[in-house]
Amino acid sequence: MAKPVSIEVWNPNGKYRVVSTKPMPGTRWINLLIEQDCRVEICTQKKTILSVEDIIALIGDRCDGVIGQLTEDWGETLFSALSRAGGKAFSNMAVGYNNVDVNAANKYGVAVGNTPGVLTETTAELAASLSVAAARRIVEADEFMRAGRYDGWLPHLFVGNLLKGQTVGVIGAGRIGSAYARMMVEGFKMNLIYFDLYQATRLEKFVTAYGAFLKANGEQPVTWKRASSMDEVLREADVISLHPVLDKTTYHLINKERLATMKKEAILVNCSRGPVVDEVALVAHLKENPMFRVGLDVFEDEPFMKPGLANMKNAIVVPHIASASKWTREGMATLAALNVLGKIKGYPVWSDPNRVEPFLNENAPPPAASPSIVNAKALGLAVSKLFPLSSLFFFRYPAGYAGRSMADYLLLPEVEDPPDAGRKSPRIASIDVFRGLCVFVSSILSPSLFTLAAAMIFPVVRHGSSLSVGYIMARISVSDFIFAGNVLSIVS
Ligand SMILES: NC(=O)c1ccc[n+]([C@@H]2O[C@H](COP(=O)([O-])OP(=O)(O)OC[C@H]3O[C@@H](n4cnc5c(N)ncnc54)[C@H](O)[C@@H]3O)[C@@H](O)[C@H]2O)c1
Ligand SMILES: O=C(O)[C@H](O)CO
Repeated sequence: MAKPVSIEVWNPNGKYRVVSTKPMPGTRWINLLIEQDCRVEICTQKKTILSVEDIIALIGDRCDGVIGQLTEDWGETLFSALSRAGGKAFSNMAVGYNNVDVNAANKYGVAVGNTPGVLTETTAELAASLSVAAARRIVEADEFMRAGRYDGWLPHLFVGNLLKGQTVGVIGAGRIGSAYARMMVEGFKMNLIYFDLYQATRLEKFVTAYGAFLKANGEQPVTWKRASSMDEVLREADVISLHPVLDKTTYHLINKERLATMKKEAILVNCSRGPVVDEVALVAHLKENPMFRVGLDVFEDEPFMKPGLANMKNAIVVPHIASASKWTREGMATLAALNVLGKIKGYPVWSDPNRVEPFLNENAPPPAASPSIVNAKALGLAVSKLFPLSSLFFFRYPAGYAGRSMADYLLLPEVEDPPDAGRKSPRIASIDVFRGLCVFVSSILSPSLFTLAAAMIFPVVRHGSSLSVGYIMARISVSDFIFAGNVLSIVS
């Protein structure tokens, strides 16, 4: 019999019992659950990593859903315990879910949620920080200063690497890898080489456009290359950042042999998962190559480091804090709670886990959907087919060349647009009337007539009445095919 664990209870008379294995940042997630008749129980045990037994005790005899952490081992034992207690929903408060046995969850019909998108920029920022800190030896210099060893400026004191003009290598150019690449390319004018199983088209377009912008301003343009193998990235890049998921294919992706192919003065950053790097081999490599540097946020045997790593001057180590910004952590808590709530309430699964902004708007109720359920397909869960109206306002398109969608005109900042696609002089060279017509037709067929009205009216409002309907249609981007896709999926 597992020993009891200490808990804090909110809304004791709530109909649905939701357990969180940790206190999580913010209160919005608690309020959202309470408003929907949930009794929320938060484990307050003073123990960083809960054991399987602790969690079984938390689940108890009746539990509708659990919000868990990446430090916990969610396998057969916990999913069967949750299922016995009547629970059908679990969410990690993390985007990575390598701690979850999804097959076991499938076996017990438990939906598994994760929290993509909300930590993309925050995590990329830490990877960028580690890259710069390693290149400019910031941590070593800080220690030197605090030790009272600074006795005057010297030509050779803490000389590091200039990033400008060097090559940044990204392995795993998904959400975070692409955001990191953009930061390094735009911020430090580095050239990009990346390896991913899929083409990062949007990223490529970004670098192309930025290169053109630099060239037009008389500067050396940046370039990009999609490598055909990971080894090509390792051989060519000066700074390499790892951003793949952790699975069988990425375990010990960086090993002794691969380290040996990297430049002697290269920088390696890991903000993905510890086991992506063979840490024993890494320590040996750091010892043999004092000019090789690493920035690590994650470790193979977290929370422990392999022997010798802590003593290496050429390693910067931080305790898995890449997603640790207030906005992100509160957003992760919200998404995790809404994943669980959505399943309990029988809501569909959100159609695009890369576009979770509508769930994070504190001034509006979240859509009635689970933001991201990784085994939705395996469980045959319904996916929200129609864009709820609110999503239109948040929906961003990879536009910038063929034009922008009305959603861009309405609310969205120019965060991810190619730098040469300013609002005042949009490039509409690649006008595609057929695509525009698709949107037109889908808008008419769609119950959301608002789409059409907004597409017609708002650009005019923003840009003056001289715009013709044809011009507006042309400016609606290729991604608006999604609308047509929606209509087709409804009809079929
Ligand atoms: N350190 C942290 O605090 C922190 C924070 C957020 C995410 N993460 C980790 O980062 C990972 C990536 O997050 P994301 O949101 O960018 O996910 P993502 O799914 O958008 O990106 C992962 C990318 O890795 C690629 N990939 C998969 N296998 C590969 C392989 N064998 N070789 C090369 N590329 C491969 C995928 O194609 C995908 O593009 C998460 O799974 C998580 O483990 C860590
Ligand atoms: O996978 C994740 O979300 C991170 O590791 C949390 O910081």
